Amino acid sequence: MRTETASPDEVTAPPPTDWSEARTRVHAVGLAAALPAVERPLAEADGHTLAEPLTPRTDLPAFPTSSVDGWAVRGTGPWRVTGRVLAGGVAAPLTEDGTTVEIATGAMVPVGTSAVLRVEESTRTADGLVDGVPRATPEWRRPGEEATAGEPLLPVGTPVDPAVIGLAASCGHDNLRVRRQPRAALLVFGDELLTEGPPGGGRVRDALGPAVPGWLRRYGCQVSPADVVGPVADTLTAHVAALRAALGSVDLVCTTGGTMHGPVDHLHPALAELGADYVVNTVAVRPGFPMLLAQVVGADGRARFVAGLPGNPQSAIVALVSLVAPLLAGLTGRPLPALPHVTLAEPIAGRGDHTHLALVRLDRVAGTAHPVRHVGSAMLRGLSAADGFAVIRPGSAGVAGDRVPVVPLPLLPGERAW
Ligand SMILES: Nc1nc2c(c(=O)[nH]1)N[C@H]1C(S)=C(S)[C@@H](COP(=O)(O)OP(=O)(O)OC[C@H]3O[C@@H](n4cnc5c(N)ncnc54)[C@H](O)[C@@H]3O)O[C@H]1N2
Ligand code: MOO
Repeated sequence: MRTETASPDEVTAPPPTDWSEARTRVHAVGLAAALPAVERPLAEADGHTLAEPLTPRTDLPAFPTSSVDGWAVRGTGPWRVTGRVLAGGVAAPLTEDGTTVEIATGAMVPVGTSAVLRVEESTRTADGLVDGVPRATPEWRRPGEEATAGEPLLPVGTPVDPAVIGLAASCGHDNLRVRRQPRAALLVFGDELLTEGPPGGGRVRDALGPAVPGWLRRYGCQVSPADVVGPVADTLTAHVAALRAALGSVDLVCTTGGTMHGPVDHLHPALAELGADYVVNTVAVRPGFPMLLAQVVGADGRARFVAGLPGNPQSAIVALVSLVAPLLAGLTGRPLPALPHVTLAEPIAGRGDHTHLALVRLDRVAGTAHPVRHVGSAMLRGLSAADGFAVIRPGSAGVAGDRVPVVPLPLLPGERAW
């Protein structure tokens, strides 16, 4: 891994990192700093990541289980009824041929059962015996049919979703060992930013303070309202103080603006003052080029991260999907997200030796990507109509019909469903 210490005059900057390499490097650095494993009750485990493989505590099912309502019979019929077993009960063995117990779906099949006869396929003789022909295929689930005790079912790094939680419960777990969820703060830089009312008179609305926490939460981060701070005054002292305070309580501090070297761009000098090391300092991608990721090792020896998102609002989101998403995957012990591929419906220009991340709308039925309009780096209109960014590799242009990777926005089901 290449790291350099921030220097106050970074105007002669190092060469930008290739976009794909930046993703891979940031993910690897995140994995190396993976958050500690903690126990969470199942009811609180949604959205976490497994820190140990999921294994059943018993065979699944744990006992032979009837899959129908009917009769557990022994030997050939007709059968004399000796009792009944319901789901949740412990069945007494069937010890004599020609006997049966009434059995409910989900009930334990008694030892000695030779077949289970469905109730609707059974008849009663005049003297009260049960008669019928059991199906040839077993009507009960064998122990271990789904899984055997201790069998690894899901690996470390699996995101915990309701399906995983349900499986864990059926495996007999009360708690799951998961990675602690990352905590993030957001510092908004820029004296020109208004936090209410219409823009004008040289000032624009802060569009990132209200939006970035929602994106971070969709990536599985915890962001408390108190950790969204800004606009932070455009002085080096205020930047250093804000960064220091935030780094004291979270794993990742995202900043917006001030990544360049303008008269009031203080991020690089502030990182130098904090003794931060760059993981990535500028990326060969358009838009979003001045994005950065730096790490600061705390007194406890644990790395905390600063993601510098450029001030241009769309560029800030490019930095989120390019650097912050892989970092968070690493910190939670998840693999680097694989990029799905789609077919371009229309041409998309290349950006020379930079990767071009171009906002696209996906047609999920056709599997095609359509460029959206209003995609200037200072604009957010295109983003609000897009599903993600098509990746146009350096030195290439997108031609209609090309298969290209897409970096999805972390949208929830139902969003963009119009
Ligand atoms: N001499 C050069 N100047 C710039 C270059 C360059 O290569 N050479 N690159 C441009 C690119 S690309 C970007 S991206 C921006 C990044 O600049 P900063 O990260 O330092 O951001 P600022 O200067 O603070 O702001 C840029 C722009 O974005 C607006 N902004 C900032 N924060 C917000 C916010 N929270 N909500 C809405 N809009 C925001 C700000 O008002 C500026 O218009 O640098 C270029 N310059
Ligand atoms: O990289 Mo800037 O982000 O092109 O606007």
